[in-house]
Amino acid sequence: MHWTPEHAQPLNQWPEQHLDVSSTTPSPAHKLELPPGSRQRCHYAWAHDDISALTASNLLKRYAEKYSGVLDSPYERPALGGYGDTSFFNGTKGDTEPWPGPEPPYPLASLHEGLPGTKSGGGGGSAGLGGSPVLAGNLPEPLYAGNACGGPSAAPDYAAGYGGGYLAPGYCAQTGAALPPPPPAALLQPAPPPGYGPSAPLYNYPAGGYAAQPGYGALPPPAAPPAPYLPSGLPAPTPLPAPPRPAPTSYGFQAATAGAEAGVSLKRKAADEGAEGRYRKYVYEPSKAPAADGASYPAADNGECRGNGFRAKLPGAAEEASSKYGGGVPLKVLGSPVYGSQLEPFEKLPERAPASAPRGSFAVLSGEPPKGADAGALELVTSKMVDCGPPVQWADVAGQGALKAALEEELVWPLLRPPAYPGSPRPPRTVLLFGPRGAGKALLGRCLATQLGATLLRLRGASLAAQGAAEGARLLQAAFAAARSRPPAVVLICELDALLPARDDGACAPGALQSQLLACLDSGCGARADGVLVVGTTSRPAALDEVTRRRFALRFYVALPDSPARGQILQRALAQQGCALSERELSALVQGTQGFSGGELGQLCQQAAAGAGLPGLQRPLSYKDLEVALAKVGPRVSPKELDSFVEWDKMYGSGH
Ligand SMILES: Nc1ncnc2c1ncn2[C@@H]1O[C@H](COP(=O)(O)OP(=O)(O)OP(=O)(O)O)[C@@H](O)[C@H]1O
Ligand SMILES: [Mg+2]
Repeated sequence: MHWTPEHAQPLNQWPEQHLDVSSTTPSPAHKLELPPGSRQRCHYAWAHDDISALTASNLLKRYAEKYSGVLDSPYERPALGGYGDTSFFNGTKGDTEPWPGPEPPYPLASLHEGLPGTKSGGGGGSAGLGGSPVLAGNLPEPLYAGNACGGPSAAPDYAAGYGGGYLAPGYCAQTGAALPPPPPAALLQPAPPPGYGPSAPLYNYPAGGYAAQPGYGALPPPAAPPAPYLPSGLPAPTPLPAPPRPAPTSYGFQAATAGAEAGVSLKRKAADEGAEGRYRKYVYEPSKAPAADGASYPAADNGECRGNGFRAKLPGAAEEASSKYGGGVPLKVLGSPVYGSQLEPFEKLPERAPASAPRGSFAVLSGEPPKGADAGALELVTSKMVDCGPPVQWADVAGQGALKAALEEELVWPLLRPPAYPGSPRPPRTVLLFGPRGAGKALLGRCLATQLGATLLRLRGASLAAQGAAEGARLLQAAFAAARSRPPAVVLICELDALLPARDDGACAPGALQSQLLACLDSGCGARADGVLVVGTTSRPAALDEVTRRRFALRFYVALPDSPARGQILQRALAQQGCALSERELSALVQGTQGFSGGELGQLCQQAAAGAGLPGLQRPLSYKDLEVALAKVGPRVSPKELDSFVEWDKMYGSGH
């Protein structure tokens, strides 16, 4: 087969055709092609599309070099196992096991070797910038004059507009006979605009430079074209007017594409939460007051953009809370309600305020009486299971920075944000938090409810199991029915493993409770139940069978608090007791409580107070009291168990 320019052109232009480096906003199609490892982050391509001019030029250079190298070097196929988890579009995530089978590298020889007349050796091929069809056009002519062929290549025969840069030097070994005669230059190069000389290139720059592109505001305008580009004696073309910048209207996808700059600033605003910076909110802070409406927590941000059935905070709720419980109020120990019905501040499910903004599918479901649920069980659920505890902000959870960021990015944002385009993947609606007892799993579940502005229904696996399978299943069903009828709602199921039949008994068939749980997960988080998020927690993840495990689209490890987090938890708990340790004492205590969970740290402080006879004794707790308590309260989880959590996380966790 003889080589013709028709063959060469597609090969050489391939990078240009397949790598649109001029656009930094991926199309929906591109988003879907992202490797599954990027998971839900593919929803946020818009949040990363603002790149600086330097980054853009570096990218351009990098890809130009990379794709020009494709022509010379054998293609190394990325290992499939290199990709992360399988996708969990539509709310279900596959297993994380790597794909079986070896990965034979593709033994592709250099493309040049397969072409007749290929010249091997130094200077041949398209390696380096000279071979890059993207950059070649920017290189000075002399670079091409003496190429590997040692003589004038075919390129100079073609018009400058056809571009020697599009022909790799390796191809010029074709004999003249094999090549068709080059088309006349007039056909390849469009006629220059009137008044422009024959030496003018294809691209003419406006005298004033291009108007600043939206999204690249910091870039200086391109330098005025050099003299040869403008024929002397001609008036310079009128500079292009700057495109109108749309006023910021929403955080929507459209804003990001239509007016990049407006979109970018809004995106930043959404991510940074004003001037404080995005991660400011993860700093441990005093707990806040309950929301005005009791059952539903105020959402964490002011965004009005709500989709997927979750809503913004009620107007004024946060303001009221912060003004009422501002700086002067003493710190209060934030804790999950103690398990046991007698201590939990249960209240009847209050009437929810009507949604001020349209909520998509929520609007249809909201207020509908639950169907198919037992009236008595519903009464029980609404009176016993609705958690009316104080709202929990990200800052109320000490440490766990990476986990909090992952929860926010992969769960909260997708749920709050309307779908980017019709047919967008559904955000996950099930998350499993696993880790040692007292590590803060339930606390994080409550925090999620706060962030989503959702009603929190809190169930405890062990309590349901204690009611008997039939009664437990009835309650479970009623809880999900209540959640569906009062969206947005978070169903927090603690001690999830208690709902499953004990594996030690050799049971492999799901019990009545587990069957009900699976059915509820399917109906409660299915395609028609948009406003319900299920948070399962367990300290025995290995007890979950595969069927149950797979129902949870996200699985996050909640580790024990590290030293700084322990210090924060201790400080807050001790402040509640009126105890202020010196820095040295606190750091000694932090060292002495290695392996303690947040719950155990709370117990330690309570034990110290009890040992000192407080609160009857009117003196603050001292370091000595804490030392005495340390002899009685210790970490319950063993290093071996911690290892098993890490192992399980590696196998089935979503990572963060
Ligand atoms: N990171 C943390 N920051 C602040 N408080 C914490 C943290 N972790 C745990 N706590 C406190 O420890 C106590 C126990 O937390 P929580 O009930 O969330 O633990 P858990 O992981 O759900 O435990 P279990 O497995 O026993 O259900 C709560 O009072 C909680 O506020
Ligand atoms: Mg818990």
